[in-house]
Amino acid sequence: MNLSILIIEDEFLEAENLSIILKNAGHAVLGIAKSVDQAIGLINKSKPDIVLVDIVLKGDLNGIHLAHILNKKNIPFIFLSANSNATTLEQAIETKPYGFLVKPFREKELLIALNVAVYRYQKNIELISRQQKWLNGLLTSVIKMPGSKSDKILSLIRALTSFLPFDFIVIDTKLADKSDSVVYRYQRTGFDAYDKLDDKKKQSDGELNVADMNAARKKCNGSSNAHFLNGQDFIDTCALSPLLDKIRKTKKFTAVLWLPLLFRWDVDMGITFYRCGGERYTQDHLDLMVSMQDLLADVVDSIRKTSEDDGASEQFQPSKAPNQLLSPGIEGIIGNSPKLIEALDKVIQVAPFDNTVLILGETGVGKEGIVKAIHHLSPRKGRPLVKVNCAAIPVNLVESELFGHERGAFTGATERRVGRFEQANGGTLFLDEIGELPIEVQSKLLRALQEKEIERVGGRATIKTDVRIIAATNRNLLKEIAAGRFRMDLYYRINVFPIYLPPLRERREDIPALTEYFLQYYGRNIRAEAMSVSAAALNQLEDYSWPGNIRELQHLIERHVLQARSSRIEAFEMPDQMPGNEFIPTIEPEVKSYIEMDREHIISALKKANGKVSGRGGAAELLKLRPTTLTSKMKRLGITWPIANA
Ligand SMILES: Nc1ncnc2c1ncn2[C@@H]1O[C@H](COP(=O)(O)OP(=O)(O)OP(=O)(O)O)[C@@H](O)[C@H]1O
Repeated sequence: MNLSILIIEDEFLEAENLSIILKNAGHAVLGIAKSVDQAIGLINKSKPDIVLVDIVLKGDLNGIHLAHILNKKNIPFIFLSANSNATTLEQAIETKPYGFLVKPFREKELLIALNVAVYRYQKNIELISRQQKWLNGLLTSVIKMPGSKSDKILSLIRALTSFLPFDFIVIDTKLADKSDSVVYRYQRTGFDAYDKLDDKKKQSDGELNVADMNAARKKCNGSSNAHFLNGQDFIDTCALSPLLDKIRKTKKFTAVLWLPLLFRWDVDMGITFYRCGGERYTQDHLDLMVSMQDLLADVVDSIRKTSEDDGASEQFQPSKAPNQLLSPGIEGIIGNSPKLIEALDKVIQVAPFDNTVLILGETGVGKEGIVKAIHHLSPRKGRPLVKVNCAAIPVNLVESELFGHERGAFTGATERRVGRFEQANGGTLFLDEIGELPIEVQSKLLRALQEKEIERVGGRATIKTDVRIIAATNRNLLKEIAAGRFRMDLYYRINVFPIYLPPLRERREDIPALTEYFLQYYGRNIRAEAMSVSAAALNQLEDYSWPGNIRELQHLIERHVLQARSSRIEAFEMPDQMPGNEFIPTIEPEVKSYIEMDREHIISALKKANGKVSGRGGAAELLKLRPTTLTSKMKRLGITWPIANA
């Protein structure tokens, strides 16, 4: 694919070098800008397919400022950086770059990063457009649905929840200070549970009442344009008004997204979304909501016109067993912690579409349950869900397991065998423990994902496949890449939509509900009686670190139900606390691993050059770097002689 690329780099030689590499690879270089101002000028002349941005630039504005502008213009970018300052890197990651290269990088790495960034960008655009269509359908059905005001509001809130994270939502059916202005406020209290805040009641969490909330909201939403504020920006804006500041602190709000709605010029309406921690609002969230502005205005107007339902419940709460989730397909996933809810929201967002999903998390956190939920909530639910445990298949058989083999393909292949890809045709293929897949098979898997076709081992014919891939791993794949055990291009192909499931020790709020669930389950199945636990026993469970996560909790309860002398467990026999099998999620701190990779790359060049930095055959020559650049880089990365010679 030939791309039009813009380079933002203030080091002349580095920029020229990049330009030559890109042109040699068949890409068009639209220009080289040394500053953010120059970059904006060039972007306004012609829109590039992708921008390579150095983070540190001469002048007041740096690459991170430019990244925010590129996000608004919907132009993908890759950061190039030699700067390992933690704060800068954190800010850079928050702009959601499509790639990150730490200088010096190899030509091949640059070209792969470009390829992957464009692929991810296209997939993102596809997902957003599918989500728009889907949301459009949901909102249209809210307008058409019969029922009360509360039913309509619940349906609207449910539809929005799947696409935009929020902990608190305010729907204004009239913004102007008119007497019949009606405002609906709901606090999200669970995956599918919302509490309505009553206009007449004082709030239980302080002296804040609805009038306070209204006054503050008007200040916060001052602008008539849709916008969002996260983190420090949100704190700074709230600090301008003592009331706003108090509300932010009392309600623990961390971000806001405001969407004004205009309807036939005479009614001003709006929706405000608030977050209390968790994921931040992004330009993608705002773009999606803005694209729905007109339709949302129709929905809110239809709510305004629907008659009030007297005595309607103030809570939208699933009526099943406590903490049992209502959504079909998600049943059986127990818990109400914000971190689990965030993961489940992602499931709902991605399930209906064919996107590849990567599920990350320690062993026993419930990754397989998430895979099943995605499959059952997708249009492929009537088709097979085929699981391959990449860690459990002997290395020499993985290829034939995945792609099948022809008769006589190898010793022992006495029959033709259909592989998992073909078995999953029309359905979902779950590649569990993908981090364990032998590197030789990874390139074949990559091809199968890219071309959507496979070849059986020993066969010549290519076979078209139609499978949705969901992969899971409890390994840190970036570490695997750094160690040369996992292909970077495959990682980016599967890491299009990551879902991170946090370990149980980070969502201890879920322990009572999980305990109750397993007690009921094993009580019924093993002893045919209802089981319970004492408060002290529950405390034991809440205090433990759970290195084996939910699986470990499940097994512990099963064992105690089996051994219990009565229907009440007074105390658990707990395992000794062991250091956890710490899993570093591979979604956010990618940069650190790039730095690690970079470090290893330099060390391996130094080893190859027998520790020689400059001159013929030296590491600088191998890395195509100036010796002075290499030495300063080594200093920054903390590479010293003994390590280099190790
Ligand atoms: N939220 C939950 N509610 C109820 N049961 C759960 C939940 N999460 C996990 N479990 C149970 O815990 C056990 C382990 O879950 P699962 O096999 O999905 O974990 P995993 O992350 O895929 O582990 P591994 O990486 O070892 O394959 C299963 O029996 C599953 O039913």
